[in-house]
Amino acid sequence: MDSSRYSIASGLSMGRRRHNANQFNIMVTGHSLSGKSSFIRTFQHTLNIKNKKGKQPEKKKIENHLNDLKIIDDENSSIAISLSPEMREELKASQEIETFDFPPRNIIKPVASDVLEIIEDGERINLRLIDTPGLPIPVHNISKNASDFDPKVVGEWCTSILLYIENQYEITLLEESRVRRNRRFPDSQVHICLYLIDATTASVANGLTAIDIITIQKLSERVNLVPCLSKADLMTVKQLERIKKAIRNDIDEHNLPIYMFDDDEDDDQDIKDQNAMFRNMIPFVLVNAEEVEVGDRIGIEYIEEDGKNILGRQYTWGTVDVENPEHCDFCDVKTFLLETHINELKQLTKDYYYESWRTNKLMEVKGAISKPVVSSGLRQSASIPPPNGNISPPSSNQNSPMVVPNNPQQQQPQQPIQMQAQPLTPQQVAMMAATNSYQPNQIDEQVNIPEVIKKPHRRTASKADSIKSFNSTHSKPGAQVVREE
Ligand SMILES: Nc1nc2c(ncn2[C@@H]2O[C@H](COP(=O)(O)OP(=O)(O)OP(=O)(O)O)[C@@H](O)[C@H]2O)c(=O)[nH]1
Repeated sequence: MDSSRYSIASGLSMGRRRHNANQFNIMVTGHSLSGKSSFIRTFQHTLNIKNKKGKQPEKKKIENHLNDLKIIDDENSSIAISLSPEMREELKASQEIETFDFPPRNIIKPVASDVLEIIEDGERINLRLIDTPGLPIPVHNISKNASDFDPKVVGEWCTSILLYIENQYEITLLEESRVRRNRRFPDSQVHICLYLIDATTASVANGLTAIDIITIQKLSERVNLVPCLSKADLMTVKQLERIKKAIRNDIDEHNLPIYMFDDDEDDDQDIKDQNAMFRNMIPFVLVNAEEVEVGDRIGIEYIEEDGKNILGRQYTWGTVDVENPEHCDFCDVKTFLLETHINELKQLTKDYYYESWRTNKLMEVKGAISKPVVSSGLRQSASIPPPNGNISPPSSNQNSPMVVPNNPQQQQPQQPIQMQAQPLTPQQVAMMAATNSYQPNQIDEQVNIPEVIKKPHRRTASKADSIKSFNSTHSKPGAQVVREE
């Protein structure tokens, strides 16, 4: 690739975050028909791929690891319903847990791509790009008022994405609980989720729709999430500026805990500048390359212009060049994903999102032990809306949307198992830790919180402040097109 096409960010100092990048998993999700698959194909075209055909994901061979383990495995994703030997021992094969019905089966599974072996800037990365089904946003209800969207559809969609993410944590937990761990066990956790918002939809809604607010809130509890504005070529510069500002206001107003490119205390000025630049670009503006159908496959065709091959989209009045930083933020997204922030994203996933999930999970199990309740069998994960559940409309400054059942009469069986101590949400634990107000003794009588969560977490401590510090000035005017004279 022409070196001049690298984004500004790639030229900055980035020594701190460049070690041990090996397996990296990117999920692309968001609005239906927002260009998720096109983004993945465009992205792949800009990579230096070593295994052109893609390496097939390893078939899981863990069915017989524990007697109480059920695996639903298909070629794209693995779902582990597991109890570690320790949990199992403590539970003494409790009947309630035998009937543990997680996850629900009637959900769509995200489509995981092959593992790509790539070399980016001298680093070898095993990259998995995970495509997902689109979030159906009804065209007649593109608004901020969440009164009449179909909560069942949104609930199921959210559930399916969260299940994929949490299943990867289950798989990690299972591996960690083995007596002899496989040091080469592939890391399947989702390290980053790009949430694509269709620019036209955002323009009509003047920012995020009610559905976006709910789904971003839910997904951000479990994964680093970065919002992106897709199909930006359909907008004028002024429209883009207006939409970006509106989305940033919505993120601020609803306190959406997205990934904010926070600084470390020991970051040098270059890295702080770079973080500030990325922060000011949120939501990232994307345009994908135009695609052609070749037989039963979809491919990307380069546009020839001035003797150069361009990945882009051609119009009667000019060409949008995907890799031109003046046209869209594609190169900057690629830079932070594969160069500058790869290790930080992996670290946060492991130290914060996985640990928070694991803590909740252990507290659920401990709670079940300390006060077993004979339920009707359905046991719902605290963070996942029921598959046929309803989701309450978002309101300003609420931390998390409430999940309420469709039919109040069904409320009783849908309730999570009662516990002596209500499990804290990851946000609560992290915020308490950050403000040193966390008192392990409050709940440790019943539950042992893993050590890592007790420590103050720098990211969550500054997250809310960072969102508040959004300013409306952007470093770039957004996507512009090249007008041919
Ligand atoms: N104008 C424009 N159209 C795009 C862009 N990216 C994709 N498209 C078109 O949008 C349509 C949907 O693209 P997909 O990549 O299939 O979208 P998707 O989000 O994967 O779709 P679902 O998975 O069905 O939700 C196709 O006709 C693409 O050619 C873009 O950047 N600009």
